[in-house]
Amino acid sequence: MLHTSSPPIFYSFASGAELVKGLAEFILEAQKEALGKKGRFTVALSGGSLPKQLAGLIGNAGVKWDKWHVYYADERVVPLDHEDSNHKLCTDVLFSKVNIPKENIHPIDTTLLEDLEDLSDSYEKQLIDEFASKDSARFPVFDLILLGLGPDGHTASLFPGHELLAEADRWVAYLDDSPKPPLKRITLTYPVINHASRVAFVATGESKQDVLAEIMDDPARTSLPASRVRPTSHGNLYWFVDDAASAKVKYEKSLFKL
Ligand SMILES: O=C(O)[C@H](O)[C@@H](O)[C@H](O)[C@H](O)COP(=O)(O)O
Repeated sequence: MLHTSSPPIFYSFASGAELVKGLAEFILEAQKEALGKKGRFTVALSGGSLPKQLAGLIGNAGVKWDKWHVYYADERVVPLDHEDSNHKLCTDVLFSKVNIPKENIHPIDTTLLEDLEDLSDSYEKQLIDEFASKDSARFPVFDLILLGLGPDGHTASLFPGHELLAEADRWVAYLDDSPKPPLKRITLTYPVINHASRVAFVATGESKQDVLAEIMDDPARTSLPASRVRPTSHGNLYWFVDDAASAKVKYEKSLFKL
């Protein structure tokens, strides 16, 4: 199929504080568009440093937390109070500081930690409950998916060379051989990520320089997992990075304005 998505929009910020502010404004714009269309805002979050980059939403009166429906782009298969849990991380740095109804946050079902297939099926079922009755599309259409970038080019729990990169059917998949601990994880698949209305990567720091330059400047040759995030024609891809991460990138930087 001919791929007709728009080119990625690449924002590089001089400081972490500017990035946090710009990202919050961008998220508010995505929220506004989603609420205007359907009165709810569906978001998938990642772990790593990403939840901290959402600090600009805390205390921000524009955020309609009661309209947010939050899922995880990937999750480690651990109890929700475990140090490795992305849900715990997001709760500690964000949800505990804002007025989001608990039922609007969708963690994994920890009664199923021993059976990865049941666990990922049950997460997929949560997505079906959220999306299937509203969208006739084959895949859910998140309003916004926020992703991190590993120094190895992984994103969500889609790792270089892993068989899950070829998953074309399932919405949620599991792995028990993650190259980065912990071994057991579930992840949204490419078809889901690429059907979102907006996908935004957030990447900061020097350790991302080489991988970011490869993804942005050599898209035809790279096969890194993050480079395979290419929203379909109705979606857009954004990069929010700092100047330390983008130092080697030649791709055109957009001026941040909404
Ligand atoms: O599940 C994981 O092992 C991490 O959460 C990982 O996927 C992380 O999100 C990226 O490596 C980006 O990390 P930083 O945002 O901290 O650079």
